[in-house]
Amino acid sequence: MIDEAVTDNDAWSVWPAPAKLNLMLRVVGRRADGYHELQTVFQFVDRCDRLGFRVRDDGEVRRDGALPGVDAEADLTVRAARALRAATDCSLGVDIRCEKVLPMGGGLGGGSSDAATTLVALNALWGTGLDTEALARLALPLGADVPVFVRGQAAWGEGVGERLTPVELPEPWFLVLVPRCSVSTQAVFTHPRLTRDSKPIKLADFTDGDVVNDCLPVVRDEYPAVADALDWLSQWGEARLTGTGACVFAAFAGRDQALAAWEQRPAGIDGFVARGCNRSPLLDRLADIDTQLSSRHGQA
Ligand SMILES: C[C@](O)(CO)[C@H](O)COP(=O)(O)OP(=O)(O)OC[C@H]1O[C@@H](n2ccc(N)nc2=O)[C@H](O)[C@@H]1O
Ligand SMILES: Nc1ncnc2c1ncn2[C@@H]1O[C@H](COP(=O)(O)OP(=O)(O)OP(=O)(O)O)[C@@H](O)[C@H]1O
Repeated sequence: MIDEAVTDNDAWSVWPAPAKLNLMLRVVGRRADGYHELQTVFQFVDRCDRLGFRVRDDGEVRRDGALPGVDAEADLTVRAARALRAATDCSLGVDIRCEKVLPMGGGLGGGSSDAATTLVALNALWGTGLDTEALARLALPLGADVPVFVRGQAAWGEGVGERLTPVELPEPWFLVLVPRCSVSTQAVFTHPRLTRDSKPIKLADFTDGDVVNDCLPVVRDEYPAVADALDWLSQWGEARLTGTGACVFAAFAGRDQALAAWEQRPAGIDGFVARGCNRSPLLDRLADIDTQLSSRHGQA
């Protein structure tokens, strides 16, 4: 968490970086480079990190404030800004603030979303003019989950998550529990007992109710806090793991029902209630900025 709150003003432009949920996840193969071929369904929720950007004239890319456990040079926002600068020969720089709301290592894709928001926001603020395809190409080397956040549409994902087909899904309310443990994505994908040869399914199988997450058995065995959260949540409906965890979630017909369940939580568990969104809040912010920029150009 940074010291100063991120607020929109003349100098700082503030953008959302939403979480994602994997509504199902099958591991259907392993590539020669060790990465795993997946089938997954991504949907966003309206719970977001908040990023602030202040354009600099001197070409420097700087993180403003600290992010515990993440050096500035390793920060995905800084790496994303540098990747965009290099790809476009842009001479501008930026100060970046991140107000962290999403837990790190929780399977909500917060770091990936921060990277995607940085690419999309700076492409607008720097005026580098890349289209979505070009931004998604820049996104993938930053992380397997970054392209879906750049595209900003709920999607059926294949490959390592880069082959994306937009989908329209119901948008329920979710209760998301955040067990107090961090799960390493790499540790799950290298676990000897991980199922790596699931039979591929079709989107229709998912909509008919096939919502298996192949990482679940391994994560349940290795992380008792995740198992406890799943067991408690199961009383309200189908309790699922997002990505490789640690977060788990269940869908509710309305906000009130999700909040009622949340109020009965056992002591010592974190979590939140959020709405599922097929369109990322990032795209709404981009539309606002595009309107502002075109009205400024219209006035000039
Ligand atoms: C599990 C998911 O969250 C599902 O959306 C993603 O596939 C993970 O995406 P991510 O966190 O952006 O993952 P990356 O940062 O690219 O990879 C972290 C590590 O997980 C392993 N990894 C990741 C994705 C994948 N399809 N196969 C893998 O084997 C690799 O060892 C990699 O070193
Ligand atoms: N801006 C950032 N925010 C969060 N994590 C970052 C950031 N930059 C780098 N990282 C690193 O990325 C790791 C993964 O963070 P992230 O929040 O995306 O995990 P996750 O929710 O488990 O994601 P996934 O579902 O993609 O596995 C963190 O543990 C951290 O070391």
